[in-house]
Order: sequence, then structure tokens, then C-alpha cells
Amino acid sequence: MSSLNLDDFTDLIERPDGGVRRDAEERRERQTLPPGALGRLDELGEWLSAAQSAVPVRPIERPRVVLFAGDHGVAELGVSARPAGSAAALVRAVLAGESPAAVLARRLDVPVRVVDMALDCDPAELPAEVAGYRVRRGSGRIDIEDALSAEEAERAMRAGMAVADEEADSGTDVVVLGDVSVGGTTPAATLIAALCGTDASVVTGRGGEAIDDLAWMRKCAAVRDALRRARPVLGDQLELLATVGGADLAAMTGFLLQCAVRRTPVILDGVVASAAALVAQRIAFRAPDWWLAGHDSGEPAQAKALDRMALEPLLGHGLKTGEGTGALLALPLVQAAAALSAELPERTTATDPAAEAEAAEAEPAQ
Ligand SMILES: O=C(O)c1ccc[n+]([C@@H]2O[C@H](COP(=O)([O-])O)[C@@H](O)[C@H]2O)c1
Ligand SMILES: Cc1cc2nc[nH]c2cc1C
Repeated sequence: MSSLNLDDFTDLIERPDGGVRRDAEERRERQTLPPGALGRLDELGEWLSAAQSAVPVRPIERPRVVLFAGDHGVAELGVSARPAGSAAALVRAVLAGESPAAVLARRLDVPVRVVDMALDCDPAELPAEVAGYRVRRGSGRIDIEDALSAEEAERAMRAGMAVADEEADSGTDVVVLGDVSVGGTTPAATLIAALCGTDASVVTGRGGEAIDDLAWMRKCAAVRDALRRARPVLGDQLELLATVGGADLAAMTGFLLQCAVRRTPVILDGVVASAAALVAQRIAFRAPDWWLAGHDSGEPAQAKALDRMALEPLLGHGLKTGEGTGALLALPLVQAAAALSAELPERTTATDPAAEAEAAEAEPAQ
């Protein structure tokens, strides 16, 4: 396997098309509804046009939820409300249609793909559809040991890139990106604190099913210890992911970068996706141009990460369920922006005297 050169992403990732964006703005000027009347949905529609290089914007018809799954050794410390190593049960609930994400995905008619990166169970216990990319059984306990070896981190990142290519090749037009994990908010908070230069108490939240004060203090201490291990490797993002990230986080980082290369817009879910996004931004500064923040989950680290990337969450209902639920809730909003942008009529000379005057003015120039 040739070694992965992360610097290549800087050249491979382009900006959404600025010329197309201006064309979209001009079309918006010609529509009967005054520009700006749709507030943020106007911006969203123009952004989608630029991302697709299409005016009018195409409807979002093939969205997909992509969830990277893994266990985290740090959960052994009692930093999660769930027992260490139990993420496979959450994955089964998603696939059985019984989790919050599964309910929303069914209601919105969006397919869900789950990718096992480091679940702590026998792979034979899981349906084959999640298999193919696992790099190990559970990521390491980041307060005292590396989450991954260098080789595992690289394999995980490549796995994420491969999944992004599969999605782009199969015509997915927007990805809803989330995670299924036990303990995942601890490495996510660590990565964000490391990259933002803040300390543990600022980024440590209560995680999935809110932990009590004692568990919060254990989590805070784990983030503090992991941060000490992160500092020496801050300049090398693959090494950072190996030291204090995890297989799911490394895969999500590779996934986000390759989605940007392939010009596939991504709606980020909560703190875990946002942590991977922040690492990806360090690798390629233009990459966040391809993402939307679906929601604000209320985890303090997530707000820090989004602020760094200048991403403003579309919704803010404080969902702690992970599994892409917050981003899924934002999907209909994004689809609505596309529909409004594409389907509101342009003024015609027959219907609108202002358009007639404009057309007359434009005439002599031709
Ligand atoms: O999206 C968030 O910001 C968020 C906040 C709290 C918890 N979660 C979800 O809860 C799971 C792990 O949480 P924890 O408490 O075990 O670290 C994982 O699947 C997360 O996606 C997610
Ligand atoms: C306007 C806009 C700017 C962005 N930059 C990154 N994601 C974005 C999404 C939108 C909608």
C-alpha cells in the first residue's frame, strides 16, 4: 500500500463554483419572490447550485445516511452512560428499524448505510451489509494508549475515502453523516480541544444519555490525559487520529475529504462528525465549503468546532441521540431550499412591468 499523502487533498479539493453561484444569484433576482425573502433558505439554495454547478439547482432525490460505527476503549472508564463495548447493540437497533435514526429515515424515506470500523464484537454477529472495512475490535483507551496503530489509522482513513467514492459513484446527491458509538464523544472532545487549543473542562459534555457529575469528572480527566498525549503530534493529522481519535473518527475524516474531492455535499450530525470535520479542515482548508452543520447538539465541543469552521447549525433542538438524527432532521430543510430555488417562477415580461422595463434596458447592449 503506497503511503497516503494528505497534502494532496489541498489541490484535489476545489471550491464550489463561484461563477455558478453568481448565476444562481442572478436567477434569484429574476424570480417573482424578492431575493432575501427566503432568508437562510436563499443562501442554501445558492450554495447548492454552486455545489452542483447547476442553475436551476437539481432536486435532492438520492440522499443517504452514512453512519460509521465503533467502540472506544475509553468507555471502560465509565465516561459513557452505556456499557463499554456495547455499540453493536445500537447498530442492530438501527438496522432493525428501531432506533431514532431508523424512525426518521423511514419517515423521510432515506436509506441508511452503517459501516463497522471498530465494533467490539464478533463480526459474525452482525449482518454482512456493515462488514468489509473494520480495522480492529474497539479503538484503544486514549487516556493511556493510542487509539490505533499508524497502519490502522491509514487503513481507516482509506476506508472512509472508499465509502465516499462508492456513494458518489452510485449517485448519492447529499450525504447525512453520523456515528454510532459508545464512548465516541470523549475522543471527539479531545480532538476538538487539541485543535482549538482549549482545555478539557471547556469541551467535556455529558454525552449520549447524560452522565452524572462523577462520570463527567472522570470524562474530563480522560480528556485531560488524552490531550497531554495529543499535543506532541498536533502537526500530523493521521498521527493525531491514531493517538487520540479512533477508527470511526479516522474513517469519517477520510470520508469527508473524499466527499469534498467528489463534490458531494455533506450534512454533518453532532460532535463526532464535527470533530472529524475539524481534522479534515486542518488537512485541506477548503473542505468545509462542501459541508452543512445539520444541528447544534448542545455538546460544548461541537459548538467550538463549528465556530472554527464558520459553519452555522441549521437546527438547534439539542438532540443527543447521535446516529445522524440531527442532520437527518435538517435534510427536509435543505430539500425545501432546493425546491424553492428551482421551482419559484422567474418574472416574465407578460406578467411583470418591471421585467419589461429591465428587458428594454438590456436590449441596446446586444
Ligand atoms: O451528536 C452529538 O453531539 C452527540 C452528543 C452526545 C451523544 N452523542 C451520541 O452518543 C454516542 C456516544 O456517546 P458517549 O456518551 O458514549 O460518548 C454516539 O453515538 C454519539 O453520536 C452524540
Ligand atoms: C452560505 C453557505 C456557506 C457555506 N460554507 C460552508 N458551508 C456552507 C453552507 C452555506 C449555505
